[in-house]
Amino acid sequence: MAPVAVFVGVMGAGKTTVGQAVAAALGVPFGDTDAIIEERAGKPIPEIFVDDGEAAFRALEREVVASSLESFGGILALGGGAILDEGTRKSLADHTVVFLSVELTDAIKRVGLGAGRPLLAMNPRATLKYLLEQRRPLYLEVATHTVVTDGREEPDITAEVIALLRGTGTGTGS
Ligand SMILES: Nc1ncnc2c1ncn2[C@@H]1O[C@H](COP(=O)(O)OP(=O)(O)OP(=O)(O)O)[C@@H](O)[C@H]1O
Ligand SMILES: O=C(O)C1=C[C@@H](O)[C@@H](O)[C@H](O)C1
Ligand SMILES: [Mg+2]
Repeated sequence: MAPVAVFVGVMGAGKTTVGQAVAAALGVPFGDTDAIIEERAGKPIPEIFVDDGEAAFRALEREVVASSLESFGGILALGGGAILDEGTRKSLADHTVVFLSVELTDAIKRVGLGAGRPLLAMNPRATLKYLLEQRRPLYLEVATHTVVTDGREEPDITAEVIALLRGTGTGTGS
C-alpha cells in the first residue's frame, strides 16, 4: 500500500492542517511523520533535538518516511525538512506529491514565534527566510503538484488539492 498523496512544504505551509482536511474529505486516514517520530521516540520533537541532536532526529525521520511511503495508505504529511535527504527525494519520485507553497510573510504569520519548532527557536524570521530559499528548489524537485497558499484559507486550498487529486483541477504548477 502507498500513500494517496504526500504533502511537502516548509514549516507553516499548512501540511498538517490541509492534509487533515483533505484526508477527512476523501475518507482516508491522515498520517504525519512528525507525529509518528514523536510516538516512536516517546517525546516531543523539541526534546529530541535537545537530548539527541538534529542528526539523530534526521536519521529517525529518514526511517519513518521510508516505512510510511511503503505502507501508509492515506494522506501523509512530511516534516518540513524531510526532503533534505537525497534518498527520500528519490523515493518520492514514485508518489503523488503536493507541495504547499508559502512565502515568508504568511509563513511567519502562521508559525508565530515558532513554538514546538526547534529550528525556529532563535530568530524565526531570518531562519524561515533562509529555509525557504534553501528548500524551495528541493520541494519543486519532488512535487507533482504545486499549490500556492498565500492569502488563502484552508477550505479553499483543500478544495484545490482535492480537485487536483481527482484529476479535474489544473493546479498552479507542474
Ligand atoms: N491557509 C492558512 N491560512 C492561515 N493559517 C493557516 C493556514 N494553513 C495553516 N494555518 C495555520 O498555521 C499554523 C501552521 O500550520 P500547520 O501546522 O498545518 O503547518 P505545517 O506545514 O504542518 O508545519 P510543520 O512543518 O511545522 O509541521 C497552524 O496554526 C494553522 O492553523
Ligand atoms: O523544517 C524542518 O526542518 C522541521 C520541520 C518540522 O516539521 C519538524 O520536522 C522539525 O521541527 C524540523
Ligand atoms: Mg505539520
